[in-house]
Amino acid sequence: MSNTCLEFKNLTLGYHGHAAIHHLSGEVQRGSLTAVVGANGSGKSTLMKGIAGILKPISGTCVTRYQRLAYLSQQSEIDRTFPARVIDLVSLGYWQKRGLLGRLTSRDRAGLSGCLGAVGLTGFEKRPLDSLSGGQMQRALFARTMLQDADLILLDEPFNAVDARTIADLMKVIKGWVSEGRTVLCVLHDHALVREHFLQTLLIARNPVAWGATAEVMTFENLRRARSFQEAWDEQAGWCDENTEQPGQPHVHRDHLPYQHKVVGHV
Ligand SMILES: Nc1ncnc2c1ncn2[C@@H]1O[C@H](COP(=O)(O)OP(=O)(O)OP(=O)(O)O)[C@@H](O)[C@H]1O
Repeated sequence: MSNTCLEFKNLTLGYHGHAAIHHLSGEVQRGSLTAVVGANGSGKSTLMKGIAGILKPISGTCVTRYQRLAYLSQQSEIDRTFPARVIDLVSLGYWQKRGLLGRLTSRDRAGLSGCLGAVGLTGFEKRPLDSLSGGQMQRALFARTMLQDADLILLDEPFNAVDARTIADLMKVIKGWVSEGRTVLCVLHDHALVREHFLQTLLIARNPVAWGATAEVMTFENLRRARSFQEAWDEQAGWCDENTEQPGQPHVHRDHLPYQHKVVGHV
């Protein structure tokens, strides 16, 4: 069986004819832990949505080889005013297994309690979601993700507005997933956290700037390049039209060259 979980082939994703991720090629290995880093608007969430299949490619492909996917979007995209309790949110993790109206077995309930315990939310089962702090809500979302038992896990800025203790606890959960052989991609802004915990990093500024071992990617020069790509981007510029190109000939932009990522290490 191939050890590749995700394969991008000259992938372009975007909205209304504008590319938000451009010319991404490379592979993500099973059981790897990758940080996705870039400035605001550099295309990180767009990439997560493309991998999750929410956004279809404008061109190129994203080949996915996983059984089950768990996608934790940014908290800002989650409606917390919905009248639900922690237990209702977390048990949605069984959705793929039981369906929306399926009854939970006693084993499911034990699994649910175990996951709440693992994220430090024992006793929070009946708390309404709108009464939770940001960190508690994130813990509940991690418990739901745990129940999904996914082999590919996408986390979009899971540590926004979350304190150091919660980050440390949730990092342990992430590392546990990786030690179980699951593949994790995590969008992050905190470079220190990336350097400390993530062996692999993809640095993007709409087009990929660097991808590989974190120590080689998060260099001063690459971060400077990422900033200048981002600053040079013209929001009004149309995205390149693949149809005008010669087959097999990569096109050239004024601000970037197609980037080919080849080597991705293992965790
Ligand atoms: N639904 C949408 N319709 C149109 N443009 C969008 C849409 N979603 C995102 N964009 C644009 O795509 C670009 C990339 O956005 P994206 O959310 O992927 O960036 P990001 O790197 O995740 O940013 P942040 O760090 O701020 O979350 C931005 O210019 C954004 O305005």
